[in-house]
Amino acid sequence: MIRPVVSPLLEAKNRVIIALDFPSGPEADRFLSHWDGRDKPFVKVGMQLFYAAGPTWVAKLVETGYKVFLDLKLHDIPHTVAGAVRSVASLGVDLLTLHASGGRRMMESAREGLEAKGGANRLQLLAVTRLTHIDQKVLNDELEVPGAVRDSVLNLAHLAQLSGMDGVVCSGEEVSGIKEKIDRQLLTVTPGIRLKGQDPRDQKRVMTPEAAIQEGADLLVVGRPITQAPGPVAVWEKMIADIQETGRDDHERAT
Ligand SMILES: O=c1ccn([C@@H]2O[C@H](COP(=O)(O)O)[C@@H](O)[C@H]2O)c(=O)[nH]1
Repeated sequence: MIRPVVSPLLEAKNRVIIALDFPSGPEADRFLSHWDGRDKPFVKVGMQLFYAAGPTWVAKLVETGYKVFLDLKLHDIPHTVAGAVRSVASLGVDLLTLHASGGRRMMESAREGLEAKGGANRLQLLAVTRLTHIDQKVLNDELEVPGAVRDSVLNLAHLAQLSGMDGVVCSGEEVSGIKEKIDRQLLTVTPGIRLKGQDPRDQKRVMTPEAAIQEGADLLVVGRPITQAPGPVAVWEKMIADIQETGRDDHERAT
């Protein structure tokens, strides 16, 4: 059966999440002022900005109407992660990451921590599978994990699904496998996005926005291709227009 999923997160304008990798709150504010008078973009606050600007700055971003993905990549013992999730839930953000490699009990504790805050909380939990700078050689030779990157990502995504996560972070290369083999309803959030011909820099598993959407990615995370562009709003608008053109904006998923 094909069931349309109606979620504000999956409207075209929310499917490009801008990674605000800036060293301070004022620098992030200055960047966001490019959007004055326009729809607010969905933004991601990672470790660099969170450690510099703090939870109060993040809560202010939420209060002023931004959708916020807090990318803290939690990875600790279950009790500590559950406590961290409870603290984050108070900020009103939309998405939070933790590492799937923390294991099933850690992810289940995160879910329990969130439920202890009450069902009305809109926070969705995402498990990071294999970071997008990890390639085949690093996985096998440095991390000493045997097998293909894709299989490792699929295994971690399956563990995340069994542990009650709302979605996973993976590269565009693994999205279709996750949708086909694990669960179409699992939200796939995809960094490692580069425009055609752009230098991937430290990223290894990269894809263009169009290709990632065609693979079935729900949300794209884009940092430097937007934040370091001379005209960031124009790049963001073009990505959204391209997503609308693919015709997947209303996001029908087979169940
Ligand atoms: O596997 C992952 C998980 C998270 N990220 C984050 O996404 C952005 C990507 O930034 P770019 O400048 O577009 O490379 C960044 O904040 C990462 O921390 C990721 O890249 N890969």
